[in-house]
Amino acid sequence: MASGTALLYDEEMTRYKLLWVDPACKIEVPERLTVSWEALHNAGLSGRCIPLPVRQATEEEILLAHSQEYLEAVKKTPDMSLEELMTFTQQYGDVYFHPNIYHCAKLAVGASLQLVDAVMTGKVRNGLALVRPPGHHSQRSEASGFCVFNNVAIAALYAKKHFKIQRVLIVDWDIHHGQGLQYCFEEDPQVLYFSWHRYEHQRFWPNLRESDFDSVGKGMGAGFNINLPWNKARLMAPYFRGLLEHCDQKCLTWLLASLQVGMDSSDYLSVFFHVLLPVAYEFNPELILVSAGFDSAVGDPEGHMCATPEIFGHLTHLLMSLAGGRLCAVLEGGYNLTSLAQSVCQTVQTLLGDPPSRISGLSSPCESALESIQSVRAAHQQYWVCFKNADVSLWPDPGTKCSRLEGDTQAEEALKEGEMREIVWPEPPSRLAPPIRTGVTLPAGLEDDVLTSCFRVTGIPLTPNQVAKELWHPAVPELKDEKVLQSLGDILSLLKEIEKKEVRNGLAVVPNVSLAATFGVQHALTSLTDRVLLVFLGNEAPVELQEDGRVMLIQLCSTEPVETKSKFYVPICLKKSSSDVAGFLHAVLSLLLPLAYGYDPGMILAVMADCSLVGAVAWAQLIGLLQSFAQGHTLALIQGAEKEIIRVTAASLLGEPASTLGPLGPPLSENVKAVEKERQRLQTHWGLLQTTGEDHP
Ligand SMILES: COCC(O)(O)CCCCCNCCCN
Ligand SMILES: [Zn+2]
Repeated sequence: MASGTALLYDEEMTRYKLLWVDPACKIEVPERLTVSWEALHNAGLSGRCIPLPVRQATEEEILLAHSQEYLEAVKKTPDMSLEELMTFTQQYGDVYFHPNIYHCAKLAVGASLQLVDAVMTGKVRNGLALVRPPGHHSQRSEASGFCVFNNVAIAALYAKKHFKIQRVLIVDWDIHHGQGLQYCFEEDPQVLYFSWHRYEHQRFWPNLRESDFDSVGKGMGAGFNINLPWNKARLMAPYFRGLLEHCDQKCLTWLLASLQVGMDSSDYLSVFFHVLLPVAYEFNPELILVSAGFDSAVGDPEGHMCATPEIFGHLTHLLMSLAGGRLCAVLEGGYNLTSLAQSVCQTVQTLLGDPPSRISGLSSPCESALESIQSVRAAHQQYWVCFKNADVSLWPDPGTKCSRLEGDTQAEEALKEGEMREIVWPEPPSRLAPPIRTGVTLPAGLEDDVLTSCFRVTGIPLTPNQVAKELWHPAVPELKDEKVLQSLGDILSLLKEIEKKEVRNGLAVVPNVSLAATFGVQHALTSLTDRVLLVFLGNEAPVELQEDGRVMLIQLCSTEPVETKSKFYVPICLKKSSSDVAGFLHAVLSLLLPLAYGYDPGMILAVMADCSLVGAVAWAQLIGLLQSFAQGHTLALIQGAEKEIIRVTAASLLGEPASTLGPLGPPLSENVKAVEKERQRLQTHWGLLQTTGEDHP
């Protein structure tokens, strides 16, 4: 299994810049790369990566995505005078040329291809290419939006050609629509292009009608192009023109807050849960390319978004469960040098396997994000079975021009200037990983290569009275059983190792998993955290829940659903769950993840009581995804010594990407209905469950 994170950077790519005055291009500066590189160095992250040499792309490689005439034209730019460069630039939009930009553009493509080679040959697991000029706007015969060659488009075509892969997922989280990628792959069913972008009903650059959600791809490529437009229209400045002249800094701040076009982490995560991840799992990609633009982070002069840099640690983590972890991230935009550097570090730290930081204060997606989510799911319902039963009574049909009042640019500029002065955000919390990743307590005889890389923990001897005291109720007869008592001692010592920050996560094989779960929850609440998420696969409810919110129980079972009003008890009853992998995944993506992010637990207990409920691979996927939470503090409890389950659980806790679920059939509709029913019940309490706007027809 490949391991290691590649980092590609060459300071040669800092040696071009804007040589004349052009307000549209002044933000694309060489310092974007130097601050990112320095931040990775200062955080000790570049030293943990595998440095790969950058190379120049060959003409043949560039011609994979660009025309000969365009290449010939760009080849002439190194010998051009300043005037000739300015004239040459005029034919394109929002881009500039420089005598050295052709050289750098070849290095940017070459770096991306080096990364694809290293990942596809298993030299590394994943990686990031820190490049400029960026790529996702450039087209077959046209430079655009600071881009000369389309790095990620060429990388996808190269991967298909040289590694014979047939399913590449491109995730473009840059705040601008990568129209160059859309045009390149809109008829290609082998490349699924997903982009979210500021759109504001076509008022935002590049102002294209085809950037809207109804561009789903063409011909054979129908369904393989997913546009998620952000339309939170800026309240029009004219209303505030009068105010602007008289308001002081304080009121300007208030005013700006009310003008937020900015999406936040709740919006981003909702799109992952309810749009991108369901399709991505169904598509079952062999490789993930990320057009990693960080102008979608807070503070960016282009994006004006509110999501703080740690969100990229989560977005990256959520993608790492796909394609066997084969993920190549290539830098696109990002113009606030502080948030860019922080976002790059968050991304690399997750690629290296460090636990994502806890994200508190998540709420529900904003109304306009919900509209976009619903519109995209409706537009793609016919192409993806994961949306089959989605509630998608289509909202305003695409292209309706909302009552757009022309922005008053002078006032908007004033606001923008003011806005940029105001934005500050907290440093991302540190993500220290304990020295040992996975502790295990196993019955003897369960030797296995994976388990040897775990740290064996010896249990703490416990008397029945000690346990009864901990469980706050009289000793139950089971405690007479020596094995049960010993397993509780095992759990106690694992939790203590986690509490001492010696160990990140743990695995225990136990004879009585319900008692073990109860004991684990109680101990975690007394010494580790005030919120425990218990994910329980099995039919008997393990713990009686107090409604105080200190435990959230998500129980996957196969028997009839129990009626409950509790917002902390979520019974998910799936029929034939071991064969209905798609149904299980639907439950995980549209219920479990939104709940867990909303709940923000300090500890996760993942309990496999009944190995027949889901297969080993689905369970491993779940264990991988659960490590998004609680700084990776997961305690997995397994009943019975199902060797395969134990091995895949340990591998996943060790950070091995779970193997892919393979092509998914349609989920059992009765399972989708059961999940939808729970989602509807809970979505007012837990906003990340929402997929549609309120009270629309
Ligand atoms: C792959 O390039 C990365 C990018 O998407 O960030 C490029 C954005 C070009 C934005 C052009 N309009 C600038 C208007 C000035 N306010
Ligand atoms: Zn951008």
